[in-house]
Amino acid sequence: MSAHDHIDEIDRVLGGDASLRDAVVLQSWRRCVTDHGLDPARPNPAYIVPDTKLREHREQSERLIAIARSGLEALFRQVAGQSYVLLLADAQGVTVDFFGDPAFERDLRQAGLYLGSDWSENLAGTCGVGACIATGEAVTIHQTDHFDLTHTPLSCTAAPIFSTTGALAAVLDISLLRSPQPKVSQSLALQLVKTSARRIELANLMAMNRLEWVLRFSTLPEFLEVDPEAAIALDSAGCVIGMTHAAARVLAQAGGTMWQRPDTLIGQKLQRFFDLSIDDLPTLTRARPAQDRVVRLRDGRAMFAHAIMPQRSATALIAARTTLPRPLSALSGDDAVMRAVEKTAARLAAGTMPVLIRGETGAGKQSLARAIHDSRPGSGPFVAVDCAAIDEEAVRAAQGGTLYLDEIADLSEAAQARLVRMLTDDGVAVGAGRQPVRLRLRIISATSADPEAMVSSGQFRRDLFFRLAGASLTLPPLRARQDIDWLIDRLLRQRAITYPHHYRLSAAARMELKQRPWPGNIRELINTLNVALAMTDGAVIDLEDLPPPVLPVAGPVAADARTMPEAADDLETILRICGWNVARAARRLGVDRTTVHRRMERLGIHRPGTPSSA
Ligand SMILES: Nc1ncnc2c1ncn2[C@@H]1O[C@H](COP(=O)(O)OP(=O)(O)OP(=O)(O)O)[C@@H](O)[C@H]1O
Repeated sequence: MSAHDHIDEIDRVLGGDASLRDAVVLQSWRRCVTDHGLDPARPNPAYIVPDTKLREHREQSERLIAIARSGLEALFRQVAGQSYVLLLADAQGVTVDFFGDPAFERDLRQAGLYLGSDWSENLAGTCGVGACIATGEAVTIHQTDHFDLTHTPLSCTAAPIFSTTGALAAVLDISLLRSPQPKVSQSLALQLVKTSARRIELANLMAMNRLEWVLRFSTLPEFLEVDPEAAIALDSAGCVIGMTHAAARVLAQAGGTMWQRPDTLIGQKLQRFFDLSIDDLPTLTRARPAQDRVVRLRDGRAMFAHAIMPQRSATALIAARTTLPRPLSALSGDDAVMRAVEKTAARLAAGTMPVLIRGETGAGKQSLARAIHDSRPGSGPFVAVDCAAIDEEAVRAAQGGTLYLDEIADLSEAAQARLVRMLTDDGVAVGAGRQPVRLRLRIISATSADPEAMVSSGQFRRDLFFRLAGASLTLPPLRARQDIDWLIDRLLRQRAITYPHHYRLSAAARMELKQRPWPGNIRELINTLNVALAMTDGAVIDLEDLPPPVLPVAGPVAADARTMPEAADDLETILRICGWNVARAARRLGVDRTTVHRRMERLGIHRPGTPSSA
């Protein structure tokens, strides 16, 4: 269709001629002329908002972007290789998230299929996003359905995403730069985009109501658990506190005409819509087969239901932990292994028995030692010594308190002998001619090595080992912890003090972090978050802000100097993971400490904060 024909058609239709186009298109054309004062003869190029404005829009939608991300990624995978572009626009029509083939970036930007493009109807004319915002319905605006000639090559299919209280929150759009002529070619795209929007709403409802009852529905029992059609959240009194858009429709229909506006559904009792009360929900959990969980709506229809219990509430979690001293209970979120470690540690904290803490590098051994020490009021000094450089002065400083021996596998033969002497009869003497002082202190030692094997091979003194390992605690590696979400959020909260925002992770970034092997454990997680905070533009840390994982999980590699990293970056990374502790890095690499020192010198690597000798 030529430009002239397009303008002519709009004029004729607005003049009252009949048209085969969808009613939604004709209504939008009318709004473009009468409400927005647009002229089809004057095309406008796609408008991309300035970066500062885009940042504002993204910040306002950050929670939704984070939740929508995984839905968008799944949808993008479904349409991979078919030249579709995905846009997430906010309720004002500004594109706040975008998935497209970078190979066509210039074309996409020019067409407005890009981050920051403004698709509000008053600017862009009839378009997928604009018509979806105006009607609250899913639409396809195909080729010459577009009002503005700039956009007539495009085919755009959009579906609305509603907040849990029924307000339009965003629009999910799937577009093509070039498409087959028949509009029906986009029916599958319309189904896909509606399904994705429904799933994003569901994910949002679930994320916002972890501590509440959620009731999910489906007309087919087979899909109830895997892909429910609708869901509502209920407070403990059985009142509706949130819903997906499909659920708003179900409730409105069940309750009759008086509930047509979704926001009026909020606060209503479950019984108004169902032959059901909050007390019946425990009978609708997974404990019974889906086909037996039939619920009846007030309008006579029946659906299958799945009730999800409130996750253990924060108060219940706190109550379960009040028996633990605060320094210990603060070490973990909801992880059963950590809880067991904390419980044993709490019992040990009261006495003075030596404790050996085992765990991978960065797993929190020193933090646990400190928490044991702090759990005993008036417990004197806490002195941490690096076993690679232990001296009498440090040991003496711990008198009356706790001596923390960091990495006992690093104790030289001479240091092991000295330590045995100190811990048996003589005590410790500092300075020539001084009388030895008998030690009154508690020893907590730590190792990431296998001390029993070192004892067997004669590298570690048996008598010393048994003096240090009175009791033993083993910390799980980060990759095995169930509370990594809690830990990430805690670390981000701690960083909110020094950074301008309260940072959040996008769903994709969080998923990525949860899948990493974390050979450097919590220390590596902290480093990763610090880099991500430095990289991110807004308050949401996204996948691309994360530095790549540093190393695969591995124990100490073969004692072969050829495994030493030859690149400065690699060695520096290992040193960073090991907290710039050369002995630890050497052990990780299976080489001698002097080899690491030599290689650092050759590659010009210096611990941050130490002056370079150059
Ligand atoms: N529960 C926790 N919450 C937040 N940060 C933690 C926690 N446990 C440890 N950390 C932090 O993780 C980092 C590593 O912890 P820590 O030094 O205790 O590990 P480690 O096992 O002693 O390490 P290494 O074996 O390398 O000496 C530190 O910055 C510490 O503050």
